[in-house]
Amino acid sequence: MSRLNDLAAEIAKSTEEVSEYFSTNNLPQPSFEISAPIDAFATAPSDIQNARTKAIEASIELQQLLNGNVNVMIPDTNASSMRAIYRFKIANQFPIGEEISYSELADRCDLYEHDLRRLIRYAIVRYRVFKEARKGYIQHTAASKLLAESTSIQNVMALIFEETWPANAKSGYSLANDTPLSIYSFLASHPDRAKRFSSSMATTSESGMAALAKLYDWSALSPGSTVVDVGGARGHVSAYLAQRFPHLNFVVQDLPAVVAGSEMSGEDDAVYYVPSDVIDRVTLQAHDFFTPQPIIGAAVYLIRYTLHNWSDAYAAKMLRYLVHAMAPRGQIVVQDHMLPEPGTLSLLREREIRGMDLIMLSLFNSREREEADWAGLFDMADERLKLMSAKRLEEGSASAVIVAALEG
Ligand SMILES: C[S@@+](CC[C@H](N)C(=O)[O-])C[C@H]1O[C@@H](n2cnc3c(N)ncnc32)[C@H](O)[C@@H]1O
Repeated sequence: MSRLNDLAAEIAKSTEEVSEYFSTNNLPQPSFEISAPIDAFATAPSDIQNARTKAIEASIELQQLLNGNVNVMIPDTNASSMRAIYRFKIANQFPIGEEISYSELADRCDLYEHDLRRLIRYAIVRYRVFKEARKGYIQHTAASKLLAESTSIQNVMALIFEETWPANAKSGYSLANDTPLSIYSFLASHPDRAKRFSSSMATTSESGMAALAKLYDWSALSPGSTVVDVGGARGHVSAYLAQRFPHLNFVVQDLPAVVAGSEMSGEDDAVYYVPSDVIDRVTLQAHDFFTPQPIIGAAVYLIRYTLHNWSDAYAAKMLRYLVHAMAPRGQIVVQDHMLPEPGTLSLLREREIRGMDLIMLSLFNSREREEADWAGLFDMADERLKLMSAKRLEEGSASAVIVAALEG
C-alpha cells in the first residue's frame, strides 16, 4: 500500500464514523446550503471530533501530495474577492433565500457589474460564498448567510481585512522596489532584470506553444509571409514557430530593455537567445506597442498572453495601432486566457482561472475575458475588427487561440 492509499483509507474510515454519527442521531449532515447548521459539529462528542480531525488531516496531506512540491509552498494570497465582499457589504444587499441579478446587485453596491461578477465568481469556486444556480443570478449559501447575519463573523472579517491583510498587502511590487512605476516601466530602466524576466517566459509551457502551432493554420500563409510577435519577449515563441514553419519570417517586438543585446548570442545561460538555426528568420525589434506599428501589412500580428495585462482602454489602443497597420486580409492572432461559462470547467481549473482574473485586477487593474468580452474588445478597438474564431487549447483548458480580422 502506498502513502496515497493509506491516506485515502484513513479518510474513508473516519468519514464513515462521522457520517454515521449524524445519521444515527438524526442530525443534519454538513452542507453549504442556507438551511445547514452554522457548526454541524457543535455538540459532537470527542470521539467524533477526533475522527473529524483525522479525516481533515489525511485529506490535507493527500491534497498536498497530489498537488506536488511546488504548489504546496505557494501561498494563497488571493483574498481580494472576500475583501470586496466585506468592504461593500455584498452579503447584506439581498435577502437570504432570494436571488438577485449581477446588474441589480452592482447598482446596490455601486460597483461595475463586470468587476462584481468576477469577484463573486471567484468567491463561489474558492470560498463557497454565494452560488449561481441560474446564470447571471446569485443566491446565498450557508457561508454568505453568516456574513450577512453573524456579528461575530463580521468582526472576524474586520480583523482580517482592516488589521492583518493591509500589512501583508504592503509587500507589493512598488513598495518592494521603492518605485511608483508599474512592473514593466520599472524593468525598462533595469535592463539586466528585464532580460531575465523575459527569459523566464521562455521556460513556460511548451504545450501552450504546441497548441498555438496546431490551432492556427500557419501552413496556409503564403511563403515569405511576415508574422509580427507583439510583446514577444526575446522571441521564444517565434523561434518555436519558425522551426516548424520554415516558409515564414518573424519580427519579435518588445521594449528596448528586453530585446537589448539579442544579436549577441549565448554568453549568459540565464538569458534566452533565438537558436542559430532560425536566427535568419527571427528578427528582434525594439518597439513600444502603444506607438504606431512600424511593420505595415504583415500577414499575422500575434499577441500572446499580453492583452490580459491591460484594461480594455489600453488593450483597445494597442489593437488600434495594429488595425492601422493591417492589410485588408491580415489577421490578429491572440493566445490568451478565455474565461469559461460558470461551472463548465472542473472546480480546480475554474478556481485557477478566476484566481488569475483577480491577480490581474490587483496587479494591473486589468482582466481576464470571456469569449464575448474578446469580441467586445475588438469592437472597441475598431468596429470593423471581428472575432473570427476562438478555440480552447484543449477541452477544459482556460486558454484559447482567438483570431480577429477586418470585416469586408
Ligand atoms: C506576459 S509577457 C508575454 C510574453 C510572450 N508573448 C509570451 O507569450 O511568452 C508580456 C510581454 O509584453 C512586453 N511589454 C509590456 N509592455 C510593452 C510595451 N509597451 N511595448 C512592447 N512590449 C511590452 C513585456 O516586456 C513582456 O515581454
